[in-house]
Amino acid sequence: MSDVLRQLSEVLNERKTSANPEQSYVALLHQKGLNKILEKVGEECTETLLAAKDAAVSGNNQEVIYETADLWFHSLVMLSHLGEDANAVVDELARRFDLSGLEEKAQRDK
Ligand SMILES: N=c1c2ncn([C@@H]3O[C@H](COP(=O)(O)OP(=O)(O)OP(=O)(O)O)[C@@H](O)[C@H]3O)c2ncn1[C@@H]1O[C@H](COP(=O)(O)O)[C@@H](O)[C@H]1O
Repeated sequence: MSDVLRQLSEVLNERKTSANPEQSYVALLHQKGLNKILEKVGEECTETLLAAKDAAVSGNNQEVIYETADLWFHSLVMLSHLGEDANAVVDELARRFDLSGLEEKAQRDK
């Protein structure tokens, strides 16, 4: 896992277990609960899609990178709320190495 994801996962875990919601955005999200976190994930997903459409027209990817970071961040908060972290997702992606997406789909459709 990248150092950034590892460090962020550690911070998110610390914020979930011991931070003050008045001083931490992540702790506040956990306090508000899963529905609020999922609302943010959905919101950031939509903002990412719209930024991608804009980037395709303007040729400027800065906004879509910014929105994707928001989406990844809120997805990691969601995983943390459920007791998982980025490591589980990285492990799943690693498991898929050398497995063609088309082959995997064909196996699924059998
Ligand atoms: N990477 C992030 C990160 N990315 C985005 N955000 C926050 O996510 C929110 C995004 O919400 P929106 O774009 O919808 O903006 P908004 O209008 O403020 O939100 P709403 O009022 O609409 O709910 C903003 O408040 C951003 O600051 C983040 N907040 C925290 N982190 C990381 O998490 C760590 C812990 O943060 P705290 O818990 O706040 O200390 C930080 O040190 C960072 O490393």
